[in-house]
Amino acid sequence: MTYPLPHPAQPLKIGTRGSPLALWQAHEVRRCLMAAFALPEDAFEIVVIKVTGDQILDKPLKEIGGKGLFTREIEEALIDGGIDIAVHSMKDMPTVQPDGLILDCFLPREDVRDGFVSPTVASLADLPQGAVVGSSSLRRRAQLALRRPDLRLVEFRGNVQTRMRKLEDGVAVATFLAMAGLNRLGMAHVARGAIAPEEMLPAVAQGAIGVERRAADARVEWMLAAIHDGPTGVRLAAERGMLARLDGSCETPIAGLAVIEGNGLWLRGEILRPDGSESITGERRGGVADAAALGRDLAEELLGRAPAGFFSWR
Ligand SMILES: NCc1[nH]cc(CCC(=O)O)c1CC(=O)O
Repeated sequence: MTYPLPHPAQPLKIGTRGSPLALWQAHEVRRCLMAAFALPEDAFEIVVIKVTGDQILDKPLKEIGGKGLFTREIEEALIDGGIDIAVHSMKDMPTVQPDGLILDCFLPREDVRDGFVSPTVASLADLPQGAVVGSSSLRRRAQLALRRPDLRLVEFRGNVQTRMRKLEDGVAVATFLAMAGLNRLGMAHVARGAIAPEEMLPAVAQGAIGVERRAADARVEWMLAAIHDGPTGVRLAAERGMLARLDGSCETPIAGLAVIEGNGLWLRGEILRPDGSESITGERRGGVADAAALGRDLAEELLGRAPAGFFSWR
């Protein structure tokens, strides 16, 4: 089955947030579709949508609350037909989509690791006793507090430029940013180095771009199938299968990473108390065909090993 392709008079509308990274990702999806279907740039229109999470910058995310802080308005536009596809950082996506929407197209995954960013300190291990570190990520804060209880953590929000300025102003001596975002923006040099997953297990789906569509739009389904990366899909199925069973949200300190080894899948997971006083880790190996089940299975194990009261968010 083939369908009429978009053209300049009737462009395919690509919805995105307005941050530099989000815009880069939307342009990347356009580049992939242009290449797959030999289409000109103006067969696509990039539509920037304002989202709640980007408009409130003075509060920690967990205080603004609610799932889908960075996605709600974009998904509404997709349902209403104001846009035809929506581009997301998969790390920020809930495991369940609204009725009528499907999220099953992923571009090849970037570097999954966190980057260590500091104007003065060479690496995580070189942070002096009691150093002030900035992060607004509950996961990174909990992982740091666990390994380095001496460090002082301060909230750090905003885009890369804002965070770099805060470091220069001495608000903190170091912070963490996903290598994926830095690489995409050509800013890898601001990181002193990437942190091995053994030292800081990344967020579920870190480094992956997803494209969401209307379930009823068969033409878009057909077009997105041409740019979907299978291995990334399998890895995310395992990680997000775990996340779904853990009832995770962006308020939850959960880490997870699946890698493909030969024709198998290796999944690692970690759940933490938000104050970093305890962490439970586990791993599973299995076939790529049962990726989501592997994730759910690991989640069951972690849940079973968590003492009463571990889940402060429940
Ligand atoms: N929560 C914000 C967010 N969502 C995705 C990325 C980075 C890019 C990615 O992981 O794909 C970031 C910023 C960061 O953690 O440094």
